[in-house]
Amino acid sequence: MTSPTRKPPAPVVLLVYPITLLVGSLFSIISPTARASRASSGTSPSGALAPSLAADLHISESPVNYFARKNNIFNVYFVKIGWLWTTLAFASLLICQPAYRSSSQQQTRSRRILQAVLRYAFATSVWYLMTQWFFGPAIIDRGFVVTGGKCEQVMDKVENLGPQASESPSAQLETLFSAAACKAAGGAWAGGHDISGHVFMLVLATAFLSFEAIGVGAFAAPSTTPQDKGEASRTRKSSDPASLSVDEQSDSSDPLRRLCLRLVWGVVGLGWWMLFMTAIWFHTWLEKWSGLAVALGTVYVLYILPRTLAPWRDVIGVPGV
Ligand SMILES: CCCCCCCC/C=C\CCCCCCCC(=O)SCCNC(=O)CCNC(=O)[C@H](O)C(C)(C)COP(=O)(O)O
Ligand SMILES: Nc1ncnc2c1ncn2[C@@H]1O[C@H](COP(=O)(O)O)[C@@H](OP(=O)(O)O)[C@H]1O
Repeated sequence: MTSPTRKPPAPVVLLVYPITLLVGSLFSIISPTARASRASSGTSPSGALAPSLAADLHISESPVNYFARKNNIFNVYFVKIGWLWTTLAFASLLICQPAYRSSSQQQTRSRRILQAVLRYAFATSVWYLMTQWFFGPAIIDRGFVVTGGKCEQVMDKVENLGPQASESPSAQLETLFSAAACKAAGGAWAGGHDISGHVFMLVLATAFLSFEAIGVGAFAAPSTTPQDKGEASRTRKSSDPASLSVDEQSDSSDPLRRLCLRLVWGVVGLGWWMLFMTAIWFHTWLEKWSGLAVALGTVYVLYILPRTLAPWRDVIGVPGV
């Protein structure tokens, strides 16, 4: 098996996420604009430390800063369909990168592709269960209800309507237990711990794409040190004839490869920026940190744990190896 010429990223790179949240949250306290926004939305700075109505009340309609609006173009067309962008960027890696496209033996290539798809399926399943569906409302919504949250105005309505309500009981339950249905029914999703779906998804998506892109890039990178060059030429003389093509095919002048990498790093860059905006303009500290913790836990299982746990590594693989 051909091994990567560079090491995979050290876990310490993940510190970029808590640092982003910390800087964003501090900025939201220090900046006069952000403080004014909080004041006008009825949330005191101290409120930022405790579960509150923050996500619903925050400045969505008062455009103090463009990125503080929920309907800003990047939120609507990028974050709100963020997993679609993640899927496209990941697919482009599979299609364009030599590690998956043209290198090595057929068997090695098939294994790499299968394991990459498995990592994607794992990340997608966690995203899906956390934010979209968990045998009914998503885990984030269930967590919110369990911690005392409810759909406030709609609760009153349902209680008043009683048995003559036009909606089916299951539709009423959906309204009461899911954030999206609550907001669509004109209610306020308030009172519990509302893990930030934005923080969770943006951290998971950007870390997933970064580890995948750096992994396949490391595999394909031309050697730089004399020692590496010696290794590389030995590899070329090795018994794996197909590995000959790796460095040739990984030529950084390959326009398709560069285009795909630009898409991936574009999604990662914009994802990081939107994470920073969420850290400044939305949610309480605790809600941001819990979104971060769930995402980093998933990243740990996907990319850090396989480095020390061989049986798991055999199943899920390591990008580009
Ligand atoms: C033990 C049982 C296991 C069952 C496992 C089921 C797992 C199912 C796995 C996959 C399901 C198929 C999904 C495939 C998706 C592939 C293509 C796409 O990505 S289409 C999706 C496009 N939609 C999005 O990207 C939505 C992204 N947005 C969000 O998740 C949310 O808006 C938010 C979290 C960013 C914010 O939440 P909000 O409440 O503030 O809107
Ligand atoms: N960076 C960002 N830009 C715009 N809106 C954001 C945002 N981060 C969070 N929000 C909004 O804040 C609310 C809570 O987000 P979340 O729980 O996913 O972190 C959501 O409102 P809506 O649900 O009304 O769209 C979401 O759209």
